[in-house]
Amino acid sequence: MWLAGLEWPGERGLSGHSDGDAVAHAICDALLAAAGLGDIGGMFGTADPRFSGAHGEVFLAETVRRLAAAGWRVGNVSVQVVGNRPKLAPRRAEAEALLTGIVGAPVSVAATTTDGLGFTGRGEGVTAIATALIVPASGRA
Ligand SMILES: Nc1ccn([C@@H]2O[C@H](COP(=O)(O)O)[C@@H](O)[C@H]2O)c(=O)n1
Ligand SMILES: C[C@@]1(CO)OP(=O)(O)OP(=O)(O)OC[C@H]1O
Repeated sequence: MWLAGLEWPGERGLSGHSDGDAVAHAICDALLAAAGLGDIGGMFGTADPRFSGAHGEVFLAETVRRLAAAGWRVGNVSVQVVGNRPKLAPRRAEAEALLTGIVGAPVSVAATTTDGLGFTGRGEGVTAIATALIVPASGRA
């Protein structure tokens, strides 16, 4: 499994055209939507073989670049993982440091189980929900 930019040995990977990193993808969606630039599915389509198996940092770095080209910079990002596994807390600092480095602004990572409820509670998948603050880059009208 790849999640939050990290590999999780022994965890069943999430399905996807890319590496399935739902945390990285949620951050991209939050940033792109905040800037009015659409979403990750519209920007990096599954029809493009360059993104087959691609890691989250590929999408994050290009998303930040697209925001900058549109006159935005990232203030900070918060992302919440909903699911039983993997247990994020032991690697929270590692994930935050990695994502912060890629995004170029503070990224915080929270996690919660659903106390056994729903598809995440049954261990069938993971949900990631991100919120992003973006600010006009200097010189932007
Ligand atoms: N995948 C997860 C889910 C939760 N945690 C941490 O466990 C603590 C308790 O979670 P609740 O379900 O009671 O919200 C919490 O501090 C989470 O950070 C985790 O590490 N990984
Ligand atoms: C990342 C992309 C492209 O490889 O594919 P997936 O890995 O399937 O991820 P998802 O968030 O479902 O959709 C966005 C796609 O553009």
